[in-house]
Amino acid sequence: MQINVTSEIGLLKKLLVHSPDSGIGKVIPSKAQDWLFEDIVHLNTIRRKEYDYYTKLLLYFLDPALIKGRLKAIDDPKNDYRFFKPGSAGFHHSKNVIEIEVLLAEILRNAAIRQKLVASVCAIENCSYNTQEMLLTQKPEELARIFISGTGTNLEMLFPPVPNFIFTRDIGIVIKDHILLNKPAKKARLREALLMKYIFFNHPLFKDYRNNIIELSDSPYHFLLPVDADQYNVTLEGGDVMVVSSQHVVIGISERTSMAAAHQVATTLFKKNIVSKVTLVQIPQKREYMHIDTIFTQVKKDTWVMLGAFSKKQAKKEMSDLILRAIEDQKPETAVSITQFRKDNISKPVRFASLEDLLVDISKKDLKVKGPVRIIHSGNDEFPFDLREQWTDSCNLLALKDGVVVGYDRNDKTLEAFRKAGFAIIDIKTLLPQLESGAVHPQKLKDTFITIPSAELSRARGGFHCMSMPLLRETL
Ligand SMILES: NC(=[NH2+])NCCC[C@H](N)C(=O)O
Repeated sequence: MQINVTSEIGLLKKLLVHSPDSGIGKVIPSKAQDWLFEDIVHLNTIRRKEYDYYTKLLLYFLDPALIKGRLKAIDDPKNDYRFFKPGSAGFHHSKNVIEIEVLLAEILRNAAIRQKLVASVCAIENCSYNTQEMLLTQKPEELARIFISGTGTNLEMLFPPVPNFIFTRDIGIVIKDHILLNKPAKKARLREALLMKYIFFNHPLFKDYRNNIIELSDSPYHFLLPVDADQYNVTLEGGDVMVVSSQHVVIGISERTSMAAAHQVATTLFKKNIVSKVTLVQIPQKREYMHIDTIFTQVKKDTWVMLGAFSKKQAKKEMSDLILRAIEDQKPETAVSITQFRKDNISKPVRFASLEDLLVDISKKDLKVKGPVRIIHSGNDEFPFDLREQWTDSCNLLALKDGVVVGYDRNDKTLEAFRKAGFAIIDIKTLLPQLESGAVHPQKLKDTFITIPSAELSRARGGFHCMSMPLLRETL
């Protein structure tokens, strides 16, 4: 299998996903925040009425042979939605829309890996010796299910679920033909990173890339640092890493990704000659902007979506008051600091005054866009819709190809802004029958925003950019 990602928007060919598992249905109110969910969600709705649409859309684009002509049977309740259930015989088993749970079960067939993983999971989850022994007797598929859902064979809760596993973006990231492993900042995501590490190092799919795995190390004497010494701790999550061109990686420094980690990644990327340009984007450490991909993503070579608060303040018409404008520019909640390094001239970094300047620069310099670069704003840049819609992931879009993105249906004003910018908005329920009948061909779609229902998904605080770990995109 080939892995290669050199842009955010090249035709998507392979990705890793994880569909909502039963663990999501076990989150209780008092734990929701610790487990990084904003609320408890209804499992059946998040699956059948939301996430399954995403799976179907991905398959029509990336693996049509598995779905085209079969939609009716797949959707027939008589078939118990087995097509979407990783452990079941009727599962789609796509080689392009790859389910992590399946890969996990596959590596667990090996006894040595099974032992190591059981011991490691039990260590981080504080399991009793008896539980550990019991886990060792489980079949690979069942063990994979238990590792992810936290629930044992008799429905007993053995350890917490990992409800954020659907956000595969954050647990590893492909940079060209390299894999960068993550070091989660939040305890709730530790098990995810552990499982992913074992998959990348052991699954035959990645065997040609074993020497291309980048693991971050803790800073020396990290164990002597006070627990809140954030800037020295090495933590990194994939939502903060964007491969914007074959030579340029953007790294966020955020609530989740530390300065020390960003520094380590930049150094490694230069040392291994992977890219020649790295930009560090430091954003405020706030829950609402946990990763940089919550405030901007790329839509097309010449089009981006972003939260207006991080945009060029000077351009805002309501800022004609000079004093107000100056104050606005200094606001700590939207202050960004952007530093760009070139491998051949590290001592002379370039600074950007605003995020918008950086995005325009990427489009023009890295992607050779000749005409104007369009920035579409969350909530059409109207207060308070800009903030409300950013919270529900208006800026977190996944590009299936240059100009065709998928996002939530609930961000009305953002959708209006896309419409004004010349994009067609089509909801998945309208699109699916057209894809099925052949009236619409995925490769022919242009400048389109595909919407998917999101009432439950958005409570988990991530969009489709977070719900994807691209492994292969066509080179632009
Ligand atoms: N790349 C992203 N923006 N991921 C969003 C992750 C959301 C998840 N609930 C968390 O807080 O970790």
